[in-house]
Amino acid sequence: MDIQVKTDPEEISGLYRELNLLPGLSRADLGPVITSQYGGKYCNIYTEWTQQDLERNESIKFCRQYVVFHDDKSVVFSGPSGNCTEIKGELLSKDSPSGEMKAVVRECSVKGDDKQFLEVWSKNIKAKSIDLTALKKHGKVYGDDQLSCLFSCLVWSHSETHLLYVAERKRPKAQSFFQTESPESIGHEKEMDLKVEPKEKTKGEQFVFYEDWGEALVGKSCPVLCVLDIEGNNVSVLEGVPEDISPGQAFWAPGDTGLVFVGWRHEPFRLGLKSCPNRRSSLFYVDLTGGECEQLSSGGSAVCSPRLSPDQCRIVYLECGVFGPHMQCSRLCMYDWYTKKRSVVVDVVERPGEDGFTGLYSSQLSRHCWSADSQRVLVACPQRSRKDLLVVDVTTGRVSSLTAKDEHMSSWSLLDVERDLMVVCCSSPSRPPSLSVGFLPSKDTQEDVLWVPLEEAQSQTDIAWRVLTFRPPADQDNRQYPGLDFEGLLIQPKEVQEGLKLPLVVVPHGGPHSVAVAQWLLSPAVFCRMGFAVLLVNYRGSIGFGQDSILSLPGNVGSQDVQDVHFAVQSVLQDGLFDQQKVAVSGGSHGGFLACHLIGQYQGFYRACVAFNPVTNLASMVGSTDIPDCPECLPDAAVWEQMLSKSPIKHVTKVKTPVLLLLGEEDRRVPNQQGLEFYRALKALKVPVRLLWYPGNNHSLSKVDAESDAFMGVALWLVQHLLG
Ligand SMILES: CC(=O)N[C@@H](C)C(=O)N[C@@H](C)C(=O)O
Repeated sequence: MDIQVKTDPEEISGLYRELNLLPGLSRADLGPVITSQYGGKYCNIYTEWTQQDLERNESIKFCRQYVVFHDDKSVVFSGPSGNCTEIKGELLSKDSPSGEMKAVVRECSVKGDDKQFLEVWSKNIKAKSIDLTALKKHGKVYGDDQLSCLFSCLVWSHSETHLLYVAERKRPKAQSFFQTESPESIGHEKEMDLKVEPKEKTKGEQFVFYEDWGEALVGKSCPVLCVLDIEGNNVSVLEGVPEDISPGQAFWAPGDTGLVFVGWRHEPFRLGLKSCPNRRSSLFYVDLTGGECEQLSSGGSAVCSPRLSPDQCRIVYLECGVFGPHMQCSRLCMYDWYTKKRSVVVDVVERPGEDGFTGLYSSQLSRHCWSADSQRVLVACPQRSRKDLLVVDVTTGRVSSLTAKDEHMSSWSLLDVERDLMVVCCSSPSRPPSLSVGFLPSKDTQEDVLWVPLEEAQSQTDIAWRVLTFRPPADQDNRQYPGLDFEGLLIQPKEVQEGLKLPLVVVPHGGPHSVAVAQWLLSPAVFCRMGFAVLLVNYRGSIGFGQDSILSLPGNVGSQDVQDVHFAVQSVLQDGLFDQQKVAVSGGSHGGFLACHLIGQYQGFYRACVAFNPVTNLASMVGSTDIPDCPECLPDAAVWEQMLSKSPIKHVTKVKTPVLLLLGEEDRRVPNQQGLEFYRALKALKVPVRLLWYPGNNHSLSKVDAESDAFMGVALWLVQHLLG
């Protein structure tokens, strides 16, 4: 019997449009507690959401406020306190700790010139608007994009008199040896108050190459810490940070005596930071009076997300190994501000034990993560194929879950916590993101959190999903790391006509040290509504399953991960619910590497293949990616031979499956030459291949027109080759 998959492009784009309307939550900030004249307590929650406006071809940001009445232990009443407002031009914004003021870094165009302003709002007045561009103290301010966890910040001092942010270092004006300066231009510069001293103009430096921090951080090369003295209207660029360090994630030390920050080392050269929290970095303190800089954490590791406790006595931060897998199991470490002692609160979990805790896998703690008593820390992170909200007792190191009993088996993120009131976002493959609040139970109780939703979750009742566990067959067990299992998420239409066998789209994730958690995922949801089943595979090497699983993969890419994905597919097909003749594979980056491998190693099994910015030849990629992680990166024929032998291009002559390639013109992570190399090989072999090329897009192919076009391109490719 033929299946009733939706094949009409208009109907498919209609489904995409419908589900694409569901916004994502990007931020929630709890305001201070206010006591009303009748003694009732309440606080405001400021939230920011993102949504794609397909008509305007723009990703938009809007805010909505909520109010929560409570008695310090439970929520009495909560709800929205107004409608949504679109936010435009705000690069960063932050309320002061007392809630009295708000700081905004705004980008706008003045008489055709792009400018950045630092604004301070007080009550209903814009009290300051400082033209940072005109001041010329530094380059562009680092913004709060998806990579905010890396460098950027906008932080009020405890005294609320100063603001801290990160910007690109001002570069000296470069000049050619052959450029003669006319007296008029010198006069003009003076007039424009450019304040460029002759000695600042360096000759012969015009075309010097500046390393940057790679994919999605293009042009971000030398960040500097900047401080605005609000009263004095004075911006200063902080001295004292070592020259060979890029500072970020900064905050004010207790008593505002100095700044604490993460510093990433430049030597021997900068490597891409996005998705790579394993870059050598340490925690530093720079004293604001003497300018002295002190290293607080060990020198041989990678750290991130330092967070000061409410009693201002301790800092927790995440730490992991340098080099090796890009994402690993982290340690939760603590630095005591007064004794200057460092300790490990939660160590790396090699193999999960009886309690089910699989370790911490996070490159970003929530901005606030401490309990009010400064005794516990909240961490949201993958635990196998779910993102769980964990609470860690910093004295005992004991870890427990606040969300393990969730009947929907959703994935949870912590957006803010203040005086034990938590704001969380939860979602699952059948529930789009929704916002809830709840109080963290006190330390010695076993009580469960009572979560109160702030918005009704719009469940997609026609989508069913489950987590499957796979145990590799004996001949595919890893000798060094034996007995590891892995998982998959199977998402499918809830109602299936009797006797109907669904087509199956297999999706291995990228990374490879990443994970597909049971959260809201737009494309699988639309595919499901179209009538496809989708299998997301967390092969061995995925994060969330223990450090051993991660370590089992390096050296075995192209075999262990490929076999795991294929084994998962065969196991799922055994149930007889899916059509064996209608199986497709789709993946991006390392997921694209796996897709291209699978069609070569299992000739003809997969009837359609989709690869977004795939890695196709490790040997040719090593010289062009922003993450050439091999220690010295010097030519070595034996290493290149190994890389080639583990690459999909090695198997390309066996490929019969039609391939759709989607490439970003500006991808620094997996340069598009990788996809082009595969494309040309397939063309030469006369295998059907189509290439979609997205100018202005990097590795994530996330510009609105690219993402929507890519979705339609993939959907129609699957329809053509699975159902045609
Ligand atoms: C570390 C990293 O970025 N690796 C790429 C090859 C990759 O697979 N990226 C994943 C995370 C992606 O989905 O982009």
